[in-house]
Amino acid sequence: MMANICVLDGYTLNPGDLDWSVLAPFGDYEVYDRTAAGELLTRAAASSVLFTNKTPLDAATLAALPELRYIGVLATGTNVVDLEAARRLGIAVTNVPGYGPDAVAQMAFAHVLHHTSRVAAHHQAVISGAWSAQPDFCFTLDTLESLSGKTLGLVGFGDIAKQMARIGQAFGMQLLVHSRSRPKDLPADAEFVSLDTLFARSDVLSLHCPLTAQTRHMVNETSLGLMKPGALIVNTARGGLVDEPALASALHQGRVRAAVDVLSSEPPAADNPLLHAPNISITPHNAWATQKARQRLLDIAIANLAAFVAGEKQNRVD
Ligand SMILES: NC(=O)C1=CN([C@@H]2O[C@H](COP(=O)(O)OP(=O)(O)OC[C@H]3O[C@@H](n4cnc5c(N)ncnc54)[C@H](O)[C@@H]3O)[C@@H](O)[C@H]2O)C=CC1
Ligand SMILES: O=C(O)C(=O)CO
Repeated sequence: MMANICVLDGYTLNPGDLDWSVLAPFGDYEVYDRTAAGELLTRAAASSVLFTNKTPLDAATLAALPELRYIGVLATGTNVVDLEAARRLGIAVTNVPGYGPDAVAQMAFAHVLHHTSRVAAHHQAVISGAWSAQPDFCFTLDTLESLSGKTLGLVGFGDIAKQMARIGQAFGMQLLVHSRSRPKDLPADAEFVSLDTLFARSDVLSLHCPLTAQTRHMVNETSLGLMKPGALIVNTARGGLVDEPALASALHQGRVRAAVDVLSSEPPAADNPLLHAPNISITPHNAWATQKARQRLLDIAIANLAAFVAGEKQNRVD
């Protein structure tokens, strides 16, 4: 099959250290670093194969692209595509699961340690002269916290949550899990609980489920009200899982702490309330972006397309 292939927003996957020519065996291809809404229909008009990472493909856009047969989402999360509309229009959609759960869980724990071990804050104090001015051989800015014995609550129990569980257990944390249904492979010493119980009992609550109509704003005024004082909410999943004004208000009141790699709109508006809240650490949606994980993502995306061309189904989400 000679496909006319268009990559709408290739830059974040491949800022220059991967090779797009792996698309060549499938047909003519064009790779755009990014595509604005107003440019999309012109660029994709003749394409039968589209790749998107975070460029939205809603029902109206899909209906306006009659040549389109296949959408490859260059990510695990598929919330940028209207899957129902794709199904209706007979457009195949694939995602890329499991390309970098180690990278995402590593970043989630980097955030956890940022709050509990305070490396950056102490480094800053030391280079500002605070250690040299001390009477003792050591000092701490405020209480340091052991992860051992704390409770790690996981929402979802897919690839990333499983890696979180392994790391959490290595730190000596107790595990609570809430997912759509009880996972068959729950570790023997993990407890499967309701969402309310997870919010109420977790010291560190980490979100690892997709953004759907059911999960949108699962962190809200009510669920935040269930949390222990000082509990840490970690979100490396999707910004839309969190009611951001409600979380900002809880942060300003000193009720909880937060660590996020994702926001409801990316890049965020300058007045996003979480950008100006205390007790939060924020990274710019780059938990996935180690070189190794990006290479695996591209490899799996190409294997997905090869399967489609061969008439097989691999990682189909439509
Ligand atoms: N920040 C980043 O760089 C990255 C973010 N992500 C996000 O993380 C999410 C999770 O990734 P993976 O673990 O690889 O996905 P996965 O598909 O392996 O696991 C998702 C889990 O969520 C559960 N789930 C689905 N609906 C639920 C609901 N309503 N309530 C509770 N649990 C529910 C599923 O049963 C499954 O256990 C992705 O959907 C994506 O949005 C993924 C990769 C990188
Ligand atoms: O894989 C994902 O879902 C990501 O968010 C990275 O783009």
